[in-house]
Amino acid sequence: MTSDKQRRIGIAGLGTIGKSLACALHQGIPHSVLAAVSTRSVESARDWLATQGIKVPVVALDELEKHCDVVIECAPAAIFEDIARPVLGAGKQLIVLSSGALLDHPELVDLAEHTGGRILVPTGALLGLDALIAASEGDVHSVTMVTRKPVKGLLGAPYLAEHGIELEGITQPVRIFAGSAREAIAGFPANVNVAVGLSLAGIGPDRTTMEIWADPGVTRNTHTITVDSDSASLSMTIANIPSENPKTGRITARSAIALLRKMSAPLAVGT
Ligand SMILES: NC(=O)C1=CN([C@@H]2O[C@H](COP(=O)(O)OP(=O)(O)OC[C@H]3O[C@@H](n4cnc5c(N)ncnc54)[C@H](O)[C@@H]3O)[C@@H](O)[C@H]2O)C=CC1
Ligand SMILES: O=C([O-])CC(=O)C(=O)O
Repeated sequence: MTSDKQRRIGIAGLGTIGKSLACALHQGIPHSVLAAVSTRSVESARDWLATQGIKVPVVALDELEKHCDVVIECAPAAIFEDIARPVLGAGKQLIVLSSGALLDHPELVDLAEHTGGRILVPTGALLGLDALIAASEGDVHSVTMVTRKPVKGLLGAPYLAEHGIELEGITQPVRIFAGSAREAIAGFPANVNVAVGLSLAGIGPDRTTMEIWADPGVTRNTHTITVDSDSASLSMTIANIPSENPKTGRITARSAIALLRKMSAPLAVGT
């Protein structure tokens, strides 16, 4: 952090989540200042920043860490490593939205351990991680999640093409996947990052199980989690209003904003 205790924040991926974060930082988050952004189209990023009156440099992904103390990753999972490695290699903090990509890169956790960097996974579009983390101090017997999304929140997932699943025109809910969280994120890398956050908070990606339903009867991205443990049982549902990106719940960016506030707050609530 700089001497006036301002954390310099970088945004990697100026899409639906990244723009919300940039606007929130521009409006003001205590002890946090937007320092740089990185995205695929430099020109359109500059244009958008200018329309918002935000004056920060647009830099290459691997240059973000030079400008920042904390980088928020909110880009496609495919470029996760390109974003994460320089930040963690420099011993800095990385807030991760493409949490599913962490399963493919366990070595980045080792890198953070080695350099003193940190990887922070906000609750994102889910709920209940606080209670599951607490329950995991004892024995957690089972964790399951059932996700229901409107068809447009699922289109483009590789699992659909691989299994020849056609969703357009369905009139009834269809269960399109049942399996572990690890299998789910492999097939739906832009749709169920929350399953990986859930598994990292609890019993891991192989024991955490889930179902994914394409449901023409819902307008919200809905996740129901059920946990059984030796301290509590949990059963909870979140119904997310989609953002401009139909795959992404509006609350996701707000979760990252809340985490930024918590990182500097004199009073921090929740596990
Ligand atoms: N953890 C959670 O609860 C949730 C996580 N997500 C994940 O968060 C991530 C971001 O989501 P959205 O903002 O909705 O996605 P988006 O598609 O709206 O934005 C992604 C941005 O990354 C940029 N980008 C693409 N390729 C790039 C490259 N090579 N270099 C730099 N930038 C590049 C795009 O131009 C775009 O601006 C996704 O991985 C999504 O799956 C989404 C919802 C919930
Ligand atoms: O926004 C949601 O409902 C969840 C989501 O896309 C994800 O976990 O990738």
